Amino acid sequence: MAPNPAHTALWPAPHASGAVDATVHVPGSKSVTNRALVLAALASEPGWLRRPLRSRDTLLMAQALRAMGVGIEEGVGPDGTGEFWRVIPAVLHGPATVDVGNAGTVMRFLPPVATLADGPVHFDGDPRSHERPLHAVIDALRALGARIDDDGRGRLPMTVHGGGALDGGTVEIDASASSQFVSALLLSGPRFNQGVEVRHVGPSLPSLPHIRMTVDMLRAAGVQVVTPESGGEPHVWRVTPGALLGRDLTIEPDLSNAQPFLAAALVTGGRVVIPDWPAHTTQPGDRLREIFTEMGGSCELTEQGLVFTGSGEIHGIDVDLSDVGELTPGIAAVAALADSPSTLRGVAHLRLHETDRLAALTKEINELGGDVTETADGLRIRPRRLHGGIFHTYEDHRMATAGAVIGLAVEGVQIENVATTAKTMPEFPELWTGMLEA
Ligand SMILES: O=C(O)C1=C[C@@H](OP(=O)(O)O)[C@@H](O)[C@H](O)C1
Ligand SMILES: C=C(OP(=O)(O)O)C(=O)O
Repeated sequence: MAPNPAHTALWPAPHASGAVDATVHVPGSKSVTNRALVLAALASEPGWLRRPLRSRDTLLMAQALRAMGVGIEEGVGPDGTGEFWRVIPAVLHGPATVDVGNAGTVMRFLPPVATLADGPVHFDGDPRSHERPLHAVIDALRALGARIDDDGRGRLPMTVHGGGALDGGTVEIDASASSQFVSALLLSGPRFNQGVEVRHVGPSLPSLPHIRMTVDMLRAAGVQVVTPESGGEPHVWRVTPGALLGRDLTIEPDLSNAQPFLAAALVTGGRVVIPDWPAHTTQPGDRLREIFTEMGGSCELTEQGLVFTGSGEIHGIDVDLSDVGELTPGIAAVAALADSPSTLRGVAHLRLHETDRLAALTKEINELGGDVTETADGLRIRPRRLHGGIFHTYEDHRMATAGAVIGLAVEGVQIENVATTAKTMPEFPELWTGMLEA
């Protein structure tokens, strides 16, 4: 097959001629938008998502829910309230086909929803989706009463033969490969006849803030959830069966997608303001305030938003990123430009993300002259003088934004397939050049 020309196109990453000074309006959170869509689709009354993220991952989620019968109307609200989606729940049905693309949230969150549909729901996606683990969700759903045909490896493609309802109950899973396995079962749990109790039995559990996000959003929809933090047993989450309320929810900006812009302030010794940064959030990107401060910046939450200022110095860091793994590519990019070495730990599961991110970051930074080594659970980065060259992105949006950060400081970096940022931030190239021209 001929390569897709968009995938081999090269984008000259802009080099910063001085300190950036810009306000960047970051689009809505992928993780919040896709949870909100699922919860609204399962609710007993219509709901609203305001300022939803419109990107490949969220449009695939909306398209899949529509295929199972859910109504999703799009519109623009009055003055300044931005776009909205009105979600009208329906009795879910097959036959339906779900294209998951390479969206972990779609491939993990929707099979439990499909068990509630009446009829077969077929799941498939990008070649990489065939490699990303799904076995824990498939095995759990089978244990809870579902009928699923897969290829025997516990991966896509597969068909969920929805029976219109699922027994539910207690299930043990190993979620060490992805927190999304837990979130997936909890999100549909209130609609299972007996609810669900998920008992994680694996050696580690990444991305805990994302599980808290799931729990918070379930509670906001009126669902009772017992968690390890709220009097439950360690590593056990219990969701009581019951109706979900329709909500009117304004989606927060995606703080993980704010990362490259904050990094730009750090790398150029400039200043970037991100409006609407939430004062309280479960988004892992909020940890950037602390991590990028340790790496040399400073920040303040003001009425204008988060004001992040670089000092002109960039320091290395030794940090456990297991809670916030999706921040790793952007932190690695900054670390490669720092004045001292860094060790990024706790992120072995990144080998199962959009691409093997540990291998990809090591190879691409080293090809620009860097000195990165993979460890069992992360990266060791010793800064060196970098030079220009092609930064390959492996259809990973966060590789593309990480390459752009390096390009600010290193002349002649070309990003392959910058369009891959459409997974979560289609407007990235325009926002990036806009930031530099401000
Ligand atoms: O639930 C979510 O919205 C996510 C959970 C995390 O997945 P893993 O636990 O697989 O890292 C994160 O990396 C991903 O970007 C989004
Ligand atoms: C890991 C990520 O995505 P996904 O939701 O596809 O797992 C990510 O966005 O960094």
